[in-house]
Amino acid sequence: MCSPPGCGHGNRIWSVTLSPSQTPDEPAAEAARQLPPATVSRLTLYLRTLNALLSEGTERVSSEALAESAGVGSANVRKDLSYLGSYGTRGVGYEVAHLSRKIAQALGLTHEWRVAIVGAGNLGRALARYAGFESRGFDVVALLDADQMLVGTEIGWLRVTDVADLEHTLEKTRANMVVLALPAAVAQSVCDRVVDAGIHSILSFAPVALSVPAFVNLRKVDMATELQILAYHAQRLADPRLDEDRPGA
Ligand SMILES: NC(=O)c1ccc[n+]([C@@H]2O[C@H](COP(=O)([O-])OP(=O)(O)OC[C@H]3O[C@@H](n4cnc5c(N)ncnc54)[C@H](O)[C@@H]3O)[C@@H](O)[C@H]2O)c1
Repeated sequence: MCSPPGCGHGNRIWSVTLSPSQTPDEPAAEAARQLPPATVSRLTLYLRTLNALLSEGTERVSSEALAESAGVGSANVRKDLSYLGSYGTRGVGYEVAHLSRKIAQALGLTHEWRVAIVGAGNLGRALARYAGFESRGFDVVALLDADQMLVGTEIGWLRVTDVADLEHTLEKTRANMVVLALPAAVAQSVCDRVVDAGIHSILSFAPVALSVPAFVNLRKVDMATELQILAYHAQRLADPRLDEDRPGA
């Protein structure tokens, strides 16, 4: 079982969404629904810093110190935090514990996130063994696969369950997030079952465009695309003449 604060990263999924079971009992939580995506990303950075400060016993932090540790401008910090209704005190800064709680709440991290990984191949197994999710508020509760050679085997502290029992497993483990670590060819059909089972937060590694209803938050991780973007920038750094050849450059 995981404890709340930590940070996670963050299309629509990382605009902050409260789970249906969560009561938006504070104005900050309601306001957080409207956060710009860039703010959501930066909040995760602030939270990481704040948690480090908390563990050191630091009680207050200035917007400048927060900005420096997160690698952003201090004006950004003040603007981002004002969305949460936090306006530090001039000369005193922000109270670390309070701000950490507010950000965790805005990011939905005070909610218990229970993650099921579908696909226990190379990627799914590596993710299931990764110990860093729990400290960031994500509890991996199930690992599923279709391969009967894998079903029943233990990976880390999880036993692989049969994807034929997907709906039952999701219900039994009270999973509320699903990671798809599946071949592209089966990803959509499994994704449909996950959605029909009531899961509204899905992270997909499958190299295929998935369609989901508007109320579902779907986030795709595509490392190959990221590498291609990196290669593009590396090429331009290595040869500035490429930019000179560009029309209008
Ligand atoms: N986005 C990224 O950065 C990134 C990086 C690596 C891999 N991938 C993608 O992630 C996916 C998994 O990669 P991998 O290396 O783990 O592949 P893999 O072949 O090792 O594992 C895939 C697993 O899915 C299982 N599977 C197949 N059909 C299934 C179904 N209907 N239900 C449940 N399980 C099923 C297989 O039995 C297998 O264990 C692939 O689509 C791959 O292209 C993405």
